[in-house]
Amino acid sequence: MSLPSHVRLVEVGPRDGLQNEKQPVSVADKVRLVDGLSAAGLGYIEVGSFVSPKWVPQMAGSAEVFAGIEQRTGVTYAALTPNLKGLEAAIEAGVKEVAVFAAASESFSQRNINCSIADSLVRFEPVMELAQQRGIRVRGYVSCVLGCPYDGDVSPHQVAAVAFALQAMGCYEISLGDTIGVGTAGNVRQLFEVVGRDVPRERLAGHFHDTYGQALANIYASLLEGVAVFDSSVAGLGGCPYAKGATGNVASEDVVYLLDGLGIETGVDLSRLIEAGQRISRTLGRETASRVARARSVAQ
Ligand SMILES: CC(C)(COP(=O)([O-])OP(=O)([O-])OC[C@H]1O[C@@H](n2cnc3c(N)ncnc32)[C@H](O)[C@@H]1OP(=O)([O-])[O-])[C@@H](O)C(=O)NCCC(=O)NCCSC(=O)C[C@@](C)(O)CC(=O)[O-]
Repeated sequence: MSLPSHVRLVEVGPRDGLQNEKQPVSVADKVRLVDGLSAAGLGYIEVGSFVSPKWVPQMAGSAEVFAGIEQRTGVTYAALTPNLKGLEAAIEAGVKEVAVFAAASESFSQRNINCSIADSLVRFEPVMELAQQRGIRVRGYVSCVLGCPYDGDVSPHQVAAVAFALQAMGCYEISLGDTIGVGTAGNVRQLFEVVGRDVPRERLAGHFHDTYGQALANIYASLLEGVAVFDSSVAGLGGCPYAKGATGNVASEDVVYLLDGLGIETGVDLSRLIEAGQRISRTLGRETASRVARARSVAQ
């Protein structure tokens, strides 16, 4: 299969990245991050989550972040909404696109959203209904697609069943999350081959954490499978509060560098993206996890 000429990047740093921070991050710093990312040319930014603050305290100020950001034309600013209460809060904050999140493993579903996979799908039904009434597009996530921190191996057929259910209830795109970053190029190709029989590949996205250093190889493997949407996190921020030891998503800077090298268009200005990543890394008081950003700062 030939590679796509264009890839859509879904920047999840402000949400997936910052949700896992131990130290508090101010609304002003989050706003600066989101605005820096849109200025770098990212067309889709996951800004925050409307989840229980008892479960994920770092996302508590998401409405204020939405109120503070500069909303550029052509950029999608999205939020996670696990239930109707979350969607109502997102609507109140003026959010135009949301995501629901399910898992392919039962234990992760329980730990992350306090219900079984089947119950989570039932919970999403009123979310989909209200979103449709309000003209809000809904993206779907499936976590633990290549392994679960509690249950171990996960079958691609189980992933396909959950992805198909999300598509059937109206999610326009399904992002397959390697939450703990254990996948390798071989099982990533097999995953998309199996899931692709039930959900068209143009409706699938890859979401790779980089715990085992395989994320870029996994993106390349996904490109070979015809996938052209990838989630990534500036400076490689993050982890998952319910997946101990998992590192952040693949760094957006490293993905852009890979895609630039392949001649695949993303619309992102790498230098400005590196600046946004360096700024948030300084705010958090640590070095960026992007290898490209580190190499560029040494070269300068
Ligand atoms: C889903 C629930 C709410 C169920 O949590 P629950 O405790 O079962 O919910 P409940 O309906 O029984 O309500 C309990 C309390 O939470 C409140 N509540 C209920 N809903 C909301 C809401 N939307 N916003 C704010 N508050 C809410 C509700 O009002 C009540 O408050 P109380 O009466 O006790 O004061 C909880 O488990 C939760 O918030 N989980 C979120 C977990 C999360 O955000 N995880 C990280 C994102 S997923 C991820 O990172 C993976 C991904 C997407 O990146 C892909 C990958 O890498 O795999």
